[in-house]
Amino acid sequence: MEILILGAGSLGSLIGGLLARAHDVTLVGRDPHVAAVRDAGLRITGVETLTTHPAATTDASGASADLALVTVKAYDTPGAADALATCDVDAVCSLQNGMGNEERLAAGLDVPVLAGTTTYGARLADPGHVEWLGRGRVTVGPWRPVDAVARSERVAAAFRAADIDAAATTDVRRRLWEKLAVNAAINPVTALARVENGALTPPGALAEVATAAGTETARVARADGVDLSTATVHEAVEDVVRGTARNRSSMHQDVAGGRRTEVEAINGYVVDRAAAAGESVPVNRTLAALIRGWEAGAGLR
Ligand SMILES: NC(=O)C1=CN([C@@H]2O[C@H](COP(=O)(O)OP(=O)(O)OC[C@H]3O[C@@H](n4cnc5c(N)ncnc54)[C@H](O)[C@@H]3O)[C@@H](O)[C@H]2O)C=CC1
Ligand SMILES: CC(C)(CO)C(=O)C(=O)O
Repeated sequence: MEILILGAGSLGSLIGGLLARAHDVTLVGRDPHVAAVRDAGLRITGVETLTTHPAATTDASGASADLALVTVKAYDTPGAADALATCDVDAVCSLQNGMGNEERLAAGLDVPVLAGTTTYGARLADPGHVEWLGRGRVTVGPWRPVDAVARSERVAAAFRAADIDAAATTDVRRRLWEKLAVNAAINPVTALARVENGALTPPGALAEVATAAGTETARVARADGVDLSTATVHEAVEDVVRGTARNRSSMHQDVAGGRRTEVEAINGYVVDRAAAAGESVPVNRTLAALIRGWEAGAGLR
């Protein structure tokens, strides 16, 4: 299969580098990382140590592929959609966190759109070198009924052919909302408190704030027509807090690094959907305001 990775940063480089074991992969990213990969290949360390040799470019225009995986930060999805509009791809699949990415891709492209979640962990350590922080799973499904379940099966099979644990699902929206609830609960609380994920282990005030944000998100999901129980969200948050206890969430890493966060696609999305549904989400509203205030103070918005 010919696969384009649109956004070869941390996650895209890891997934693309692993997929290159079984497929024709082209990383689309930025220099100096792209130049380093072109020069010496992509070095993967951590869970496994290997070097693979995907193609790499800073310009996707005119590229053709069976599948494009979108792995840019949520705020860069419009630019990624514009770049993909110049390409000839048979399907697009987002592996991003946050919500709204699939809508933006579907609005800008006339190809089937798949949605994916992943619990793989990655960090771009140096140009040409990505750290594989944690083995996980990829779940993919059709974003709209027209996007065809069979295609999701083919994409999941392509991941498995490269020894990536992957499965197709028909309820990807519920899975996206469940991941959103986990991110809405963990990311802003750990970023603002500057703590590792494990600091949200109950009992404690931080755990209570995270739980409240997750509870609100589950309620908004149900108002959006998604069958997501509060108990399921609480269990998912506790599982992730336990399983990634020593990790810093991506939002914590962004704040610590002085970088823009994905708050608009996470807590901001919950606030927006709540307003549309007439639901009150004071904890998500407060967390979003605090992160936005930090971004504004840092000159990032
Ligand atoms: N890093 C991780 O372990 C995980 C990340 N995610 C999600 O995956 C997404 C990506 O996250 P990361 O890889 O950590 O971010 P990142 O910032 O490391 O990588 C994104 C890359 O895309 C590039 N980019 C942006 N627009 C582009 C364009 N138009 N053309 C080419 N390159 C472009 C950026 O320069 C950057 O290098 C986010 O939504 C994140 O929440 C989800 C699970 C795990
Ligand atoms: C699941 C979690 C919270 C793990 O850190 C994550 O996805 C992130 O950091 O964005």
